[in-house]
Amino acid sequence: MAIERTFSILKPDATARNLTGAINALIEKAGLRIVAQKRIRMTREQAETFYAVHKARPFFGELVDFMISGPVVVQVLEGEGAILKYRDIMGATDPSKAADGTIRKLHAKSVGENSVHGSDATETAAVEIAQFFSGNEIVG
Ligand SMILES: Nc1ncnc2c1ncn2[C@@H]1O[C@H](COP(=O)(O)OP(=O)(O)OP(=O)(O)O)[C@@H](O)[C@H]1O
Repeated sequence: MAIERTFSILKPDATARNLTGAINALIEKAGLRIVAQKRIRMTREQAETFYAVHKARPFFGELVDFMISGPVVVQVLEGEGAILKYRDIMGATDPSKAADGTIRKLHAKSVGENSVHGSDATETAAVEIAQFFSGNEIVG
C-alpha cells in the first residue's frame, strides 16, 4: 500500500483532559508518524470552513461551538494507508459503538465530544492539511 498523509485533530475534550500524549502513543503504536503538529485555538471561521460539509446538519452549531471551546492539536500523520489506518484506530464516531482498543472507545465522552478527527479520503486529506499547514511545516 502507498505511503499517504492524513489530517488529524485532537479535539478540545482531549486537550482538556491532558490526553495528547496518550492519543499520540496510540497513533505511533499503530505505525503512523506524526510529521507535523501544532496546538492552536481554532477561530469560529476556521471551524465553520472545516466542517462546511455539515452545515445543514442539526448539530452544526453545537459542533462549531465545541471545536472552538478550547485548544486543539492539529496534526499530519504519515504512513502506509494512513487514511484508513487512522480511521480504524479512531473507532466509530459514537464511542458506544466503537471497537475495543480504539481511541474513541478508550477516551471519547460522547458522539459530539469524540476526542479525534481523521480525514475520510485522499482529496479531503489534502484540503484539510492545506487549511492548517504550509508545506515547510511538514517534515517527513
Ligand atoms: N449526532 C451528533 N451530535 C453531535 N455531534 C455530532 C453528531 N454526529 C456527528 N457529530 C460531530 O460531527 C463530527 C463529524 O461527523 P461525521 O459524521 O463526519 O463523523 P466522523 O467522520 O466520524 O468524524 P470526523 O469528521 O470528526 O472525523 C463528529 O466527529 C462529531 O464530533
